[in-house]
Amino acid sequence: MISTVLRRSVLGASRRTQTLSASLTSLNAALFHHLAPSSSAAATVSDLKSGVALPQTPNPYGVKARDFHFQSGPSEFRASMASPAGFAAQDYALSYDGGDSEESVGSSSNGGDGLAISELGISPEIVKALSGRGIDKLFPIQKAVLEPAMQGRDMIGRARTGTGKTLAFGIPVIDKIIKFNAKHGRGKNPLCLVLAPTRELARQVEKEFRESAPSLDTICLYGGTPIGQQMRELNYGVDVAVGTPGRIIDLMKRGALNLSEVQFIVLDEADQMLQVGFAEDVEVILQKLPEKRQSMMFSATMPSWIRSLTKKYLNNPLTIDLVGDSDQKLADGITMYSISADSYGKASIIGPLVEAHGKGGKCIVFTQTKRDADRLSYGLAKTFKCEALHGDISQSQRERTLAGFRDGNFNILVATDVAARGLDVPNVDLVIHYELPNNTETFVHRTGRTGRAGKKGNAILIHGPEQSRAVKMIEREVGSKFTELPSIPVERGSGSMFEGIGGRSGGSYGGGMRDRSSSYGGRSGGYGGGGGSGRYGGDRSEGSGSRYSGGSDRSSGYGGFGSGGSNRSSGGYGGFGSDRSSQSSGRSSFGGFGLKDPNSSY
Ligand SMILES: Nc1ncnc2c1ncn2[C@@H]1O[C@H](COP(=O)(O)OP(=O)(O)OP(=O)(O)O)[C@@H](O)[C@H]1O
Repeated sequence: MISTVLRRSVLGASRRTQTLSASLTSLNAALFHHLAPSSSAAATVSDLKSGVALPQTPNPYGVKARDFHFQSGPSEFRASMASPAGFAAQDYALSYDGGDSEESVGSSSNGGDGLAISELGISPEIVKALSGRGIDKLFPIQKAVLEPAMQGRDMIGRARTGTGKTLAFGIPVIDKIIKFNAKHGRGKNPLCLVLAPTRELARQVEKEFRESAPSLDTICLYGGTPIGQQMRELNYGVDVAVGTPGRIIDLMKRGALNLSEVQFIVLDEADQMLQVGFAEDVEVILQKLPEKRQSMMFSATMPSWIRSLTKKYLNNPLTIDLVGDSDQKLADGITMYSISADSYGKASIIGPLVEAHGKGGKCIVFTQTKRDADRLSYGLAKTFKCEALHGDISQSQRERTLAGFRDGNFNILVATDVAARGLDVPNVDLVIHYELPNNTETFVHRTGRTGRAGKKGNAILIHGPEQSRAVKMIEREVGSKFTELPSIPVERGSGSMFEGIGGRSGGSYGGGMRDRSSSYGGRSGGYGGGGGSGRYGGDRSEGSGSRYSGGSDRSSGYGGFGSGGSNRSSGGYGGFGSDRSSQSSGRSSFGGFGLKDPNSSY
């Protein structure tokens, strides 16, 4: 066994040297040719930090696909320990000259047309799979990440919503794994681990990997589903594991998930990990990984936890920030509207807004609480095809709901912030913020469910008549202006589509839609659901820092996500996707701006 590994290592090392040279030549010729069309490919190659002039070769990837495993099976495992020489993360590694950690790639890289993926020298399998999905050119973040990722650099990436961050890390990782497997055979333990803060995001990332590299075995590990099946699948062997930290730790504890061969770790939406209470779990997992690995982290913000994580677990990371100091935080193509409505009337204006601005396409309405999501969707369902999505809905139903929304079986999704981050549903034309979100980050992520992959979209923010200061603050912080829509008259005292939905009487819009915190005053417990036990004001410096003042925030700066302490079971993030197996502390709480019911936020 040892001699096999050694033999493979020696052979692999010499073959790798040839392939490495050729691969880099091709990749960099393509990249540099694109970035600096006037310079010759030979000159650009010698510009590389390696200082090594590499020979020019046409597409070097005559990788033989016959060794790939299409069917999992224990008998075909590669040696259980990847030998040091067989390290996929290094297959392309130039001897980088050790640029300091301040090194960064900024928004200047964010221009121009995409690179043709077929010219990059990546595995034909990936080119074909992507092309089948209409993906033929790299988006800017993908272009910026590709070369350093191929070189094995650790990195921190940031780009606007819907701009293709998943494939930015996905393409280099799967390309390296395909080539590694071609040389070393298939293995049982995952070579790549991707951590995501919610189940839905984990599923989406796993799907993106699967669809981009059909020959790889991928698995999605998350709670709310039977663990036995995941254990069996792991036992067959996987190349890429994507999951939420809680379930991953659970599987590690049961001895079903072995991370000793992980060569690539990716933290997607890293800052949200902190917000949903995964900070400790993430660190536990990072500590279990082999030291020799490539780590990539994508994070919209850099709270101090992320900075310390970076210091502790990333090696000389390159920062690729395509947002930077740019004022404009939303993707191009998103038009923002605002509309004033009082708390009695706002439920009734959703229908007219959808009809006027939804273009008959898909629409997501974001509410702060699960209760509001239920009530609003119940009311809207009388007129529209509509469903709710939040953390109190069973995992299987959530999956059916999302699939139905994707497939167009219904076109209005009423969701809590669980759908705010990362979810990629094509052709969402309209996002409606049923009330002001907790902070600007959340506004940006919610809004970013539309206008994805270069498409156009509309976002409408419903605000109270007294919230104009908060609206201005959002404008300032996202760098775009709202166009104020004329208010839609709502007849008080008449019956409405929400009548009878809610438990509270009074108010012409059905009691249930009444919003006692009409000045977003953050009176917790307003909608029941176990409110009031959240941790208020904890560690506010960790949050996005943005909080809209004004209004009557009676909850004294409480953390919008603050379902801290021991009451997580009553709501908060607990339900949706945050299948934590252990309690964690140090969670961020956004200050601010009044959730009515902190324990119902997801
Ligand atoms: N190069 C490309 N060409 C065309 N479409 C692409 C390309 N890259 C990604 N996409 C598509 O763009 C959409 C958005 O990508 P993705 O979900 O990775 O964005 P994101 O930056 O992670 O967004 P968010 O910040 O909201 O999580 C997806 O549907 C994806 O398939």
